[in-house]
Amino acid sequence: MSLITYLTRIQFERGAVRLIGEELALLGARRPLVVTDRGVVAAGLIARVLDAAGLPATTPVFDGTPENPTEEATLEARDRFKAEGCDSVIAVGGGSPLDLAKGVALLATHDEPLATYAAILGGIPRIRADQPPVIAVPTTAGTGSEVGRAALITLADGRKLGFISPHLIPNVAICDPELTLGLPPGLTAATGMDALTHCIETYLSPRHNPPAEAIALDGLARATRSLLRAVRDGADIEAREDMMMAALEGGMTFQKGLGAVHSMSHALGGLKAKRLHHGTLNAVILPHLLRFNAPACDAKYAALRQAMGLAEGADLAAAIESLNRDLGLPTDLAAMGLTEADCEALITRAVEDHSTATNGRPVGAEEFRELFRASLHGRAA
Ligand SMILES: NC(=O)c1ccc[n+]([C@@H]2O[C@H](COP(=O)([O-])OP(=O)(O)OC[C@H]3O[C@@H](n4cnc5c(N)ncnc54)[C@H](O)[C@@H]3O)[C@@H](O)[C@H]2O)c1
Ligand SMILES: [Fe+2]
Repeated sequence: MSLITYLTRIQFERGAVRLIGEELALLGARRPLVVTDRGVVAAGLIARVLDAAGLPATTPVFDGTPENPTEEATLEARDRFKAEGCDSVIAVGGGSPLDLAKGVALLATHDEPLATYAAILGGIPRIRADQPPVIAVPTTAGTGSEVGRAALITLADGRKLGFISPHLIPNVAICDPELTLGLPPGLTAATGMDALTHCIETYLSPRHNPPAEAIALDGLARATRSLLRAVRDGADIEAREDMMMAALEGGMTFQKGLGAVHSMSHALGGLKAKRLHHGTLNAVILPHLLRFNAPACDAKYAALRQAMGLAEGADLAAAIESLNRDLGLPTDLAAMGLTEADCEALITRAVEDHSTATNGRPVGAEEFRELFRASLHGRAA
C-alpha cells in the first residue's frame, strides 16, 4: 500500500524571495509573523526578505528560535502571533525556525498541550487542517522541512518529538539558493549531510513509493556531486542550487519515512546542554547504519552506489566516512562530547522514535546499543 502526496507550492529559483509578497497575497494573508533565529538576523537575511517581500519594517519578527527548537520557544512565538493579530507565518531559516513555525501555526488554533499532538503519543489524527498558512523560506540546504510534514520540537522533559501531519506541510516553499551563499563551510557541510542522509534513508525505507525513490536518488546524486564544492567555495551558486534541490528532494521523500540514523539523532538532539547539530549527528551515524542495513538492502545499495558515482560493489559506508573527512566533520560521537552513559540513556527513545519503523532493516534496543557504541568510537568499536 502506498500513499503519495505532494502538497506544497514551490517557487525554486535564484532570487525567489521577491515572490513572497505575491504568494502572501495569493493566500489572502496580510499580517505575517516572521519566525527566525538570531544567526539568520545577523546574516542580514531578515532585512533582505522583508525588503524583497515588500513588507513594512514594523512586521513582527520572532527571532528566539533555539537550534533544536523547544516547546518553550514555540509557546513564546505563538503568544506573539496572537498578541500581534497575525494571520500567517513566514519561516526564514534552517530547519529550526521552519519547524518552530509549524508549531506556532498548530498552536494558534489547537488548544491542548503540545505533547498531545506528538506522533508517538497518538497525536497524528488530532492535528486538524484549520491553521494559519505557512510560507517556508529555507536558508540552509538540509532539512527539507520546507515541504515536509514533520516538525521536530523538544518538550520541556527533554524528549525531542516528531509532530507529523499532512496539515503541517507548509503552503508555500520559497527556495532561493542565493540565501545560502553566506552559510559558513561547517554548517554547509553539516546541513548538506542531513539532506544526503534523508535521500538515503527514505530510499531504503521499505514503504512502496517508486516516485519518491526516484526523487531520493536524484537528490543523492546532486548532494554527492555538489556538497564538497559548496563547502570549498561558498560562492559557487551552481553547487548551492544543487544542494538546495537535494534538500528539497529529500523533503519530498519523507512520506516514505526515515530510518534509524534519524531515530538516534533525534534522541541525541534532545540533549539540550550539548547543543548537537542534527546534520552532524546524521553524518557520523550514517556509515554505521549502512553497515548494519547491508544484509537487508543488497539490491538497493547497487542503486545508491550508482547515484553516488561509485564502482560496483564499492563500500558505501567507507565512501560516506571518506566524504565526512573531506568535509571536515567529526568521525565519531565521542569527538562531539558524548559518552557511553549519554547514549545508553537514549536507547529507549531511539526505539520509540517515529523513524524506527521504516528503517531499511528491523532494529530494536540491542541493535541500537551496538549502533550507538559503534558511532561513539568510530569504526574500531
Ligand atoms: N521537519 C523536518 O522534517 C526536519 C528534517 C530534518 C531536520 N529537522 C530539524 O531541523 C533542525 C536543524 O536545522 P538546520 O540543520 O537547518 O539548522 P538550524 O536551523 O538549527 O540552523 C543552524 C545555524 O545556522 C544558522 N544559519 C541558518 N541559515 C544561515 C545562513 N544562510 N547564513 C548564516 N547562518 C545561517 C542559524 O542561525 C543557526 O545558528 C533540527 O532541529 C532538526 O531536527 C527537521
Ligand atoms: Fe534530518
